[in-house]
Amino acid sequence: MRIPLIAAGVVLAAIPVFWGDAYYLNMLILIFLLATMASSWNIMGGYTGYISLGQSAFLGIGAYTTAIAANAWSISPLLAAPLGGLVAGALAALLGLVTFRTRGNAFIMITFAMLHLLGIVALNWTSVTNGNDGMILPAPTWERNYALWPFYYVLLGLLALTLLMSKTIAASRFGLGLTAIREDEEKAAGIGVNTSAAKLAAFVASAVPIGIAGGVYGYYLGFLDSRAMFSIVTSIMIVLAALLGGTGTLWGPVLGAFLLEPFSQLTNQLFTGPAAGAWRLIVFGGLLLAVLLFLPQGIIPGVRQALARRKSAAVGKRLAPGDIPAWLTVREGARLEVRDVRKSFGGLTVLDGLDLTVEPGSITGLIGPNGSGKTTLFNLIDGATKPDGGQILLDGRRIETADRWARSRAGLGRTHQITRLFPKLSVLRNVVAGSDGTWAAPAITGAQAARGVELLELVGLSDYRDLPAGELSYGQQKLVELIQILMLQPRLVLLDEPAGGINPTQIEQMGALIRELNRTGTTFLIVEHNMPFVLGICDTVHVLAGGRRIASGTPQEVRSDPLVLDAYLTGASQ
Ligand SMILES: Nc1ncnc2c1ncn2[C@@H]1O[C@H](COP(=O)(O)OP(=O)(O)OP(=O)(O)O)[C@@H](O)[C@H]1O
Repeated sequence: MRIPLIAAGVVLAAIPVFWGDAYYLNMLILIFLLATMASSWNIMGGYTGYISLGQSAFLGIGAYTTAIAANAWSISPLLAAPLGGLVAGALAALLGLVTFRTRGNAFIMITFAMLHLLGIVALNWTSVTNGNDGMILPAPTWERNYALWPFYYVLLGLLALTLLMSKTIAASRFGLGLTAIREDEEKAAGIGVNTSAAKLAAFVASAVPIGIAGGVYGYYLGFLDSRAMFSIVTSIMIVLAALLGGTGTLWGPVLGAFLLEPFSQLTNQLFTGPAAGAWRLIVFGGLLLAVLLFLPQGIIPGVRQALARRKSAAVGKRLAPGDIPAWLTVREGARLEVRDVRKSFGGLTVLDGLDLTVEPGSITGLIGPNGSGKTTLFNLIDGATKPDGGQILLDGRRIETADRWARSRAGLGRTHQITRLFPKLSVLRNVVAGSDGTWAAPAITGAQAARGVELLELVGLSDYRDLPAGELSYGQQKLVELIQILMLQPRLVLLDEPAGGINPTQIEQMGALIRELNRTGTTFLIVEHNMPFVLGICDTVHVLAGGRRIASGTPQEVRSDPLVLDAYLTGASQ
């Protein structure tokens, strides 16, 4: 990849010198601009899965900031452009704080509204922006013959830096966290990814290069018109370029920009007069729909998929739990206390003043008839849902209002009744997605990844490390979800039906793994309907019914408790 890249760089750098046709230089300048914007958008829209329809607002903000600063301080707009990037980044941070409570369509609408709102502000804040009359930037001071060169090289350099940033993010644990958010945000938080901070950083990273580009673009135009600078068509083109080439890939947005910009120039020539803007909106809006419907993956992922030889489905491999790695040894398992916890859904009371304790170093079972609130309790403990009342304490510290990722970082791990992996990410990426380490650390190389591979070897799945997790068998996915949370070295693991839906050999393997991990210190709380499994593995069992704990004791005690037999076991055997 390196040689073609250097060759492309040399060719692009040589174009103004050897082939200075102004029409094509202008075209390339606009392609670099669109590619920079689409690559920046891709960090938020592609990696993180948050589609912003207002990204061109950062272009406008960058352009106006640059123009105001250049005029006020009589400096070159090229020097002022980084300030445009800073202001765009600050605005993104502010907006992120407000908008990240929303997702999907609501996020799209809010970013669209932001664009519209900023356009109105730019138009009406005449004392600063000159409103309808627009703003004039200082004229370039260099030789007319080379008028386009600085814009060409600055935007080419900015594109190269944006791609470098995008590549660095994709290869880092930060980028891995972003793709985990895209696949399943709740789950990402559940394995310790600080989703709020990651999304905020991604939004800022996706705004700064566009802000700088806005400053350069404003200088290139020489004149700022608020309607053009805060245009929805530009936002649509940004999204379209990324989608066309392939979102979430490094080169997709660049390819999209190279295809789309010439087409955009063509429409500029075709549509003139007062209705030109409306026609362009119709054409690009229609194109966006067409790409979403007929080429949702984009060109690069589509070609990659066609070229990839389909690997045969992973077949089951015998789990061989050997020695648990020394780094997983827990000095002291965690203690969990649930005090007077209450939870209702509408009129349905699911937990009605529940008290229970999970002793450190124990394997504690939680059983009860269907619908007795076991999964709801797990959701309250790991922070997926908030209780209506009561307290949850981990090692004596109240956690019932803590952020989900913070609970995970405090030593709490949880698997789900229906396995929740990031199906499109590789098995190894799934395993290391929540591991400890700085954002800058590499995603799938380095110490954490080595630990991930070690755990995959432990459960006999290292051959499948590069396969999308969604292609594993259900039992294998359950094992991957368990080792995924082990990466955080949890001191308390909540397992929701670990033996559900998997074959007897895998149940045996799962049991062996739980016992081994418990022997090295980890506390377990297990919800399970498979009675021989749960009664065979647990030292203490709590029984829920009617929103309360009706019994607790050793498996033998619980098995012969008339209340339990009445509420659960007899019911289950009918
Ligand atoms: N988000 C929700 N909204 C409304 N009702 C809910 C919600 N989550 C759970 N419930 C209801 O709460 C009750 C308890 O559900 P929960 O899944 O906690 O039970 P469970 O003991 O885990 O059941 P199972 O053994 O079948 O998995 C059920 O009646 C369920 O329909």
